[in-house]
Amino acid sequence: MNKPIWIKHAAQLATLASNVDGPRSKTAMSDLIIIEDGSVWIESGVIKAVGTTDELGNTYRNVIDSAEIIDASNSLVTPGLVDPHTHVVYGGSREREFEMRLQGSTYIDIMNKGGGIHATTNMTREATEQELIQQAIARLDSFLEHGVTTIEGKSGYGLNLETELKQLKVIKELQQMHSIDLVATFMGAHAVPKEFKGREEEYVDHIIYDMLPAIAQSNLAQFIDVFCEKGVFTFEQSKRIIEAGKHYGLIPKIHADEIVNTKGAELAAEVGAISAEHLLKTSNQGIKKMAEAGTIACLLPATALYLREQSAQGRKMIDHGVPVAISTDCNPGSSPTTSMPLVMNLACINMRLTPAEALTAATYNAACAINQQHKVGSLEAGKQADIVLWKVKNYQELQYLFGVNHVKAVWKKGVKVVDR
Ligand SMILES: N=CN[C@@H](CCC(=O)O)C(=O)O
Ligand SMILES: [Zn+2]
Repeated sequence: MNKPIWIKHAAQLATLASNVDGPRSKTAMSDLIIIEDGSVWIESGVIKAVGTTDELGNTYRNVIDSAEIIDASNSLVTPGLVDPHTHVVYGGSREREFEMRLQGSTYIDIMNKGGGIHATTNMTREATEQELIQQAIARLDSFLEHGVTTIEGKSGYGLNLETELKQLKVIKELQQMHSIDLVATFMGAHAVPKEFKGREEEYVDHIIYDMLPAIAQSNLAQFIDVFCEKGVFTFEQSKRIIEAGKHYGLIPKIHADEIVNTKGAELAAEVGAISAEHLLKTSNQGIKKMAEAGTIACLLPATALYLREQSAQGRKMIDHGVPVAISTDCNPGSSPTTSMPLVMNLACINMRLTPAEALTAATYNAACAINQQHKVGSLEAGKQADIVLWKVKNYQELQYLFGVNHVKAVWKKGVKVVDR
């Protein structure tokens, strides 16, 4: 059996401990439940106790000699970060489109001309499972280096049953091969594939009647997501797909109001989605509906930055009672980053979240957005020992010294997986 681990003398141990089951909203997002001179006792990959160094020193005094001791003096300790929205499994890359957008093309122009999601779909269809795994592992390694220990991953670059299943199978294999935990989302409704051009309703039927039963039977996905957007899937089409997904036991998420307001936030609230994503163009009414329904706003400030768009109204959403989570949106087109620390910085700078709110949005609320809050997202007895030791002395400094990777060490299920 592995030795117990005692992390002690943390300048700040941000526990994010919660006595509520669901996501945090309003002022609860600011309360990190910090322990100064904090410490954590870990056994067999699980957190056994959290408290001050004195308290745990006393509790475990008879077995301290058997433990590996980590001195976290002058450092911040937090839960492992959680990224609740990624498109991490894909073939190829699209750096030429980055250049094109800087020269004036828009994201939707490029997509309508066969680039964007369609280009990645071609490259993902052509790639073997092994190639997809190799490319995704490099991204997962980078996530881990940036303090991320759990992520969501979507299909959606197959747009036919065979390749959608291939992507989901790769996600399952990555879960077995890599220290990062992954949860999977079926997103066959990411775009209408070129072979269905002009026959959009037929593709919607194909998703509902052919793909969904097979996806459900494969047991490879927990969530369903739809790109509800002008020129992609309409409000009505998105609703049909989501309702069908719910029928098969998948939990809905919606890419909503990213480029144009199509009442995606209202739809997310109406269908009981666990989260709505992007929300750059969401109206006050959409915010109100999400607050009433308790829909988590999964905001992606790196995507807004990369597309040179105004960020979502994170500040307003929190003030109006919407629980907010944040994510990289890691994908080859609109946000090819794996840096959740950068996303936290941008959440502060461009959406006016406070440093504490940004940390809640990247840990506990992010875990809620993928229904993993019972296992991860906070430092509490009984949870997985997914822990980050940062080279900063408090949570404000983590957001203040921006654009830098402050990770010093990461433990996943009690095993040190990063040491910098
Ligand atoms: N907006 C839709 N889907 C992705 C982008 C996918 C791509 O461009 O390949 C997103 O969430 O940003
Ligand atoms: Zn996305």
